Amino acid sequence: MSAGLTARGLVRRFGGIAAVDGVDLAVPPGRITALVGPNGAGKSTLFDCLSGAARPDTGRVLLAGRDVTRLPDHARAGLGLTRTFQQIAVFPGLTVGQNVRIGADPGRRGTVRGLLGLPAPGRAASRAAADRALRLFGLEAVRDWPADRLPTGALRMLELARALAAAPRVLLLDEPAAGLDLAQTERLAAVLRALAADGMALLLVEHDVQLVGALADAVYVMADGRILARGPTAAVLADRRVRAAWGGS
Ligand SMILES: Nc1ncnc2c1ncn2[C@@H]1O[C@H](COP(=O)(O)OP(=O)(O)OP(=O)(O)O)[C@@H](O)[C@H]1O
Repeated sequence: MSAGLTARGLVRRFGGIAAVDGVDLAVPPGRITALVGPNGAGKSTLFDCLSGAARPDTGRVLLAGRDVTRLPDHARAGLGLTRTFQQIAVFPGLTVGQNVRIGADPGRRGTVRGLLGLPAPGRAASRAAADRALRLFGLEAVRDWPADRLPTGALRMLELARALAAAPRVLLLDEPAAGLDLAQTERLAAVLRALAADGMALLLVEHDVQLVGALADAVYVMADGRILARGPTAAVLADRRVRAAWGGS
């Protein structure tokens, strides 16, 4: 049984277009894996298939060796899979702290655990997870602010903190550095490295080639729905063909 997240032969079509066209991918624990490629390559659609927001037409998604292909996103979340989105969405009437607590809320995560007979994490554990996430992303000073008053970079940090508060085993990050300044990007990189060192499986879609080079252990390059290249980061990024297809900044 393989830990982390695995995709086998995923296909997702929109009309005549195969946005994801036979993708095999492994997101192992303790590693940072990057998914790169030009606009329209199919990265977000692949993320949707992995997270459960979309069903693949064919292929399978395995979470810690278990077939979750037919489980919806909230059920996969209950099994330890969390994702963030390119478009940041916060609950506007709530504070920063309340938004992060929602990520840690056992009520939102308990359903599948309950079905499987696993104990739901207690409120105290959830609060501790939320506090830790706020601290990691430097949001303690603004925890009582209305979330919708945060500037873009801090909003992105909030979304990451909320994802982390769910204590996922697998974390999918869709352009996590978009809108971050240099200091925030460095903070993000340090947190992601620490999470991987702690055993989490991380997959990120990222356009910033320098960040991918500094952060990722392995890279998948996607174009026209297919995986064009894969392998250790240095080898993949050194491939001129890859850089040309990627168009990364
Ligand atoms: N809901 C949809 N209906 C029809 N076509 C779609 C839909 N979602 C995506 N597509 C098409 O699928 C292809 C892949 O899109 P996708 O958004 O997954 O790419 P991407 O690599 O994430 O791009 P970007 O980097 O711009 O976010 C594109 O041709 C897109 O137009």
